[in-house]
Amino acid sequence: MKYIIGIGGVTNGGKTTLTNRLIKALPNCCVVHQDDFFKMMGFAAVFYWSLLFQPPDQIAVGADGFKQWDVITALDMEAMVNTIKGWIENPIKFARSHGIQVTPSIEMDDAESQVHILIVEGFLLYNYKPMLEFFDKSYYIAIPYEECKRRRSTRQYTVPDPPGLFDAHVWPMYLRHRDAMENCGLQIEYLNGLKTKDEIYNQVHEDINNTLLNRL
Ligand SMILES: Nc1ncnc2c1ncn2[C@@H]1O[C@H](COP(=O)(O)OP(=O)(O)O)[C@@H](O)[C@H]1O
Ligand SMILES: O=C(O)c1ccc[n+]([C@@H]2O[C@H](COP(=O)([O-])O)[C@@H](O)[C@H]2O)c1
Repeated sequence: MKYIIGIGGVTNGGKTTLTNRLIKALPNCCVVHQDDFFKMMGFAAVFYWSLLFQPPDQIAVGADGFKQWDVITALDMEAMVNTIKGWIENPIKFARSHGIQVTPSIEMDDAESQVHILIVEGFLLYNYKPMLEFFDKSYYIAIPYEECKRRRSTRQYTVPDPPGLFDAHVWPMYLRHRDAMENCGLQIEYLNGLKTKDEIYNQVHEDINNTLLNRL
């Protein structure tokens, strides 16, 4: 059985934190991070360039003067969808090529008779129609403006935030995408990102376990 879990939510809501704990606890669990699909230049260019400067990107500059990172066109969503399709085609091969341990008994068995889990994690998961059909379960972590701004101010991205980016671009785009997402037709389970890391993890882990038990 294949099971795909979306962990969406606001920037710095705790998506990666939750995902990293789930990967360790769930069997045969792979992950796709949306952040890996920002439109950057080719690998070699990035490597040589980043020795001296910030990595080059292909992100458009908006009328507000800021690079528009928090829009769906900043991401290579086609490549992201193809990565998910690659996992669906052959989760064992995908796991091996991403350095995920698959237990020996599972390697010998038919993939369909085993549980294989894919977590797809990102801040714009439910705003790209071709991806919606993949999710068996869709979580969304939210935190209020003040807490989000506080956490973001300490975060180091490969490209650091210029002053003012959060209020001019990041938060307004979050509100816009969240509105659009609410009409996307998916049944989304909202998680309160102000709860402790343990509380959020326990809630989601128990929920996934119950669902998987019901499906087997
Ligand atoms: N439940 C939580 N309570 C307090 N801080 C948290 C919580 N979850 C994550 N954090 C912190 O918030 C920051 C962003 O977390 P991260 O998981 O990277 O967010 P995201 O992947 O959603 O951007 C990190 O410093 C992390 O330790
Ligand atoms: O990962 C990067 O290279 C990167 C470069 C520039 C900006 N980002 C920010 O990454 C944010 C989404 O990632 P996250 O983990 O905070 O949900 C989004 O708000 C972007 O503004 C990310």
